[in-house]
Amino acid sequence: MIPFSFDLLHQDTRTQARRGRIHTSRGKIETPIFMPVGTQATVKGLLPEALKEVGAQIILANTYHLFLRPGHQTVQDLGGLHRFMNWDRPILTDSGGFQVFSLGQLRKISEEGVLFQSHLDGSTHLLTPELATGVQEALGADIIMAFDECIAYPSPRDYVQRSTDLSARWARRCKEARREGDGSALFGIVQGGMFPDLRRKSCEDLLEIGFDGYALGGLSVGEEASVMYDVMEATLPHLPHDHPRYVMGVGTPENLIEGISRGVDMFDCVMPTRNARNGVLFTSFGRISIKQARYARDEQPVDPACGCYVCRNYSRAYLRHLYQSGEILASVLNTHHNIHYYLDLMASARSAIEANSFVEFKRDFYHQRATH
Ligand SMILES: Cc1cccc2c(=O)nc(N)[nH]c12
Ligand SMILES: [Zn+2]
Repeated sequence: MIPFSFDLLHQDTRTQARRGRIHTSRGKIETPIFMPVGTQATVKGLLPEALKEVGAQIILANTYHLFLRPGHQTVQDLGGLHRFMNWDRPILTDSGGFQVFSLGQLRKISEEGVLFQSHLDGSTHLLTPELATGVQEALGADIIMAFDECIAYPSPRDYVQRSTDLSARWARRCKEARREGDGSALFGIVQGGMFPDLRRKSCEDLLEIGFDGYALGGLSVGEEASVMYDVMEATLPHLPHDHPRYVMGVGTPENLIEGISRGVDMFDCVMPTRNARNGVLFTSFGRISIKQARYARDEQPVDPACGCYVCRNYSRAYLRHLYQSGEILASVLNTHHNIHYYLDLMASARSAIEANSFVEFKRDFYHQRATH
């Protein structure tokens, strides 16, 4: 069993961008990395083979959803999540807190945990740090997340302070609830809203407990991008350089480039998959909405600069036809291209950091968008 570890391979000399490598018992993860979201044990529309073809090194699954359906015990009894979904590379699971707030019928937050009603059948459940940890270990995830409250934005300072302190107590309970030697890693989640001093306090509290990696939570909750970047700048310097930094739920391609330049290693977001199903495709020159009439007879690929299977074999006209016709293949091909775009952007960023040319990479990234 290879224990979890992180190697900092190269620090850019002109920005905070860094090139790293995470070692897990199921394989290495080259950072900076984007993690496709596979909420219910599938990245919607993509076969595991397609995920590997586009370069996915790690995917996300979700405690809240899998706890409610099919149930973590069922998944464990069937050999765990990797066997269940035929994915033999690393999996990261979120702890469920965020999804209770965004999906479940929240009933009550207490020191003990969160009482909520299932969005599926209205059944009542109490999700605690201990249960959230146990569910993730039962699923067999390689990286598991502490149970936290993702604070809504905006929130009054005293609420942010009380909630952040509660999440720190919950984080300690998660670490204490850990099963010995199961080879997975536990990440703490920094809260603190948009208050730099509360963010710093949250970092200090989590560092005292000690985690394998540190996530920034409470972002991509409706704040302006400039506010998100300010919070990154106020928080990242207080996290150890020799541990991975993960910003949860972020973001657009621009957000990823800006996050990398501030020292972020890991990202996840439903943007490429959800937008694909709505016909919005990411390209090196910005986004295109494939349903627009202008593409009806356009025989070009989505992005002439993209080397993915979709761009090598299908025209915009065909993708527009599939979308307009409500065909299943529309979601499959659009998702394939969007995930390839995100992962290829990360691979290019990693190469630029290695070559100490991330500043030029970032400049070209924006230039391509401005001149199209
Ligand atoms: C998925 C996600 C997005 C955005 C924020 C958060 C957060 O604060 N905490 C958790 N556990 N997950 C989050
Ligand atoms: Zn493509």
